[in-house]
Amino acid sequence: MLDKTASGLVHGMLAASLKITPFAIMSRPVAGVRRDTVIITLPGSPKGAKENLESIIKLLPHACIQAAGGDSRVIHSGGIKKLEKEAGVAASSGAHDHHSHLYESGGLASDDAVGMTSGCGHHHHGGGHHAPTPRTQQDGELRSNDLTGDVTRRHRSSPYPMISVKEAHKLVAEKISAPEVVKRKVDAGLVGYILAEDVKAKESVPAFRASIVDGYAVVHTDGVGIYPVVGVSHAAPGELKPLESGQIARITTGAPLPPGATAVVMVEDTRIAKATDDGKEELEIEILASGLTELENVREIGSDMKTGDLLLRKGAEITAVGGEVGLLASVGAAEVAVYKKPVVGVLSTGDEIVQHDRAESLSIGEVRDSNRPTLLAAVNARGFEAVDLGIAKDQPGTLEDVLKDALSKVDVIITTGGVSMGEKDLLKPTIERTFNGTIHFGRVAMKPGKPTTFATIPVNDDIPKPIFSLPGNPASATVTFHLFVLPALRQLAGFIGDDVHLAKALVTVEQDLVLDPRPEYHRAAIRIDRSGGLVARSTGGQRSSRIGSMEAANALLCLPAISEVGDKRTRIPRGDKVEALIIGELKVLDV
Ligand SMILES: Nc1ncnc2c1ncn2[C@@H]1O[C@H](COP(=O)(O)OP(=O)(O)O)[C@@H](O)[C@H]1O
Ligand SMILES: [Mg+2]
Repeated sequence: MLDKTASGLVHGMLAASLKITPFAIMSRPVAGVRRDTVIITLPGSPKGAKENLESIIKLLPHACIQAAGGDSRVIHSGGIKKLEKEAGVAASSGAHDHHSHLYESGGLASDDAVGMTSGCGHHHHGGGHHAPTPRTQQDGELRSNDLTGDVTRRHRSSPYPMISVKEAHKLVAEKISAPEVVKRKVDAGLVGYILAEDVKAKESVPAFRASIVDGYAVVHTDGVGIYPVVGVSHAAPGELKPLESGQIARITTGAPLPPGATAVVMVEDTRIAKATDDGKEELEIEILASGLTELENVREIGSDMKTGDLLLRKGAEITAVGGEVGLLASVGAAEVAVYKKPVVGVLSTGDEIVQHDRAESLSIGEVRDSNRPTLLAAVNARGFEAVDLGIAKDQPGTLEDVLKDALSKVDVIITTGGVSMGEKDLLKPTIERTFNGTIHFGRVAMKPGKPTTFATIPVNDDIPKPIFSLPGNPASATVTFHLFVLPALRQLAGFIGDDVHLAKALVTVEQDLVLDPRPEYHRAAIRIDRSGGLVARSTGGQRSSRIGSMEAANALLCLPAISEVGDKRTRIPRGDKVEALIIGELKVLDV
């Protein structure tokens, strides 16, 4: 388009950007003149656009004057205003980089980090198409810092696109592999599994005609009158003498009816007519109940469950309530096919982190490991096997050894710490560069938990293993575990649809809650009030370092970002309702 290029302006912008990041070298700004208009392209990210424009803005009047055919010497003699007006300045922003919208504050640096790593300018996009979902690393780009390089050469802003919680959930759901099927014994250990097969009844329940009450087995057509007691049937296995019309047999609840009996009369509807001389045994009983129907007070064979009936469907959850275990047990199911539950490794990282129960007091800089006990507890309590992977120092070699070992032992790895922008934040580079893993996301627009990272690491011929690298701050680690890791574990365990995610409810907030620029997961204790509604009380200070904000928390209140609410509202007033994700048991409000 340009009649003349203005390479000097390009050099100016590049030089300024290079002071901020070495990746500026990959940038492709364009500047020049068409007719009498100066045209300059700026990166799409606000930060990058500002930095670029600042580097040349002082010279723009000069450029405009020249473009308009003026003499640059006029600048110094006061004619500039008039010429500026005549010249007109056009600056376009973002048109040369389709990724720019993905980078919140990355500026030129992060835009072009993508350009470089995706193959040095080979990336070609048609017609300004803006991809709605963030790019993942499928095209082999490495975004993480090269650990062999100097600290000064590292990213100064995260090269990972900031994505929404929803997008993050979608990526996790996509990248988690299909659940594996295993056989498990039907016993207490079956709780929490999802059935991988339809289970049919192999037997009928009850397997014999059984009495529902204590009383007398009769032939229902016999009617009222006095009858001889010819036998007794207890709830015990054994042969029974057949009953004929005109006879009755004493029977207890759950006991089999003698052959020939067609109903049972409750003991309350009878009277002793004749006993033995010693008074110990009944000889004759008067039946007072009239109009008996066939099978009255009798559970017919298969009336609860018939052989071949569908007992439980594939996909059914074996709950902690026990009903499903009971159902399987009732028809003699000894083993069922279920989806394997993932084994989860939990690793803390950080040179400063020490064993939580170490007796000596802390020296300066040391921090007790609260994340690992927290996450091991949460993983276990949700019914998954947890493997303690200990604490890894912030050294690439150490992290590599620990992760290598973990990959051979567990199905899912959870790490905490080392995912932000610090020079000791080694997780992302180690995952990408040492393990050839794919980082599906490295930043999520949420509070707490912004640096939450999800990746998969290839393992030999096996399916890639998921690794969740959660932020180090204790509240962030715990919130992001519930929000992202738990659904992933459930998906691996065969849960489907909405069952994968935390349950949601509308709750009334008890106090004003101040909104943040990011969507916030505010920790709260929710209770069932007298009218059956749910009320939420904040757990107090929500700083991400404060694990106390999780104490007694059973819900995460989903507070919208300020920008998401209308009317410039900055808080949710007390009494309003918000959505809450349930992470613990509901309690009744004691008032
Ligand atoms: N296991 C842990 N237990 C308690 N605090 C931790 C733990 N790991 C990290 N922290 C603290 O969390 C903060 C952030 O740690 P950092 O390693 O920078 O995490 P990230 O980069 O993932 O946000 C630091 O104050 C750190 O000491
Ligand atoms: Mg750390």
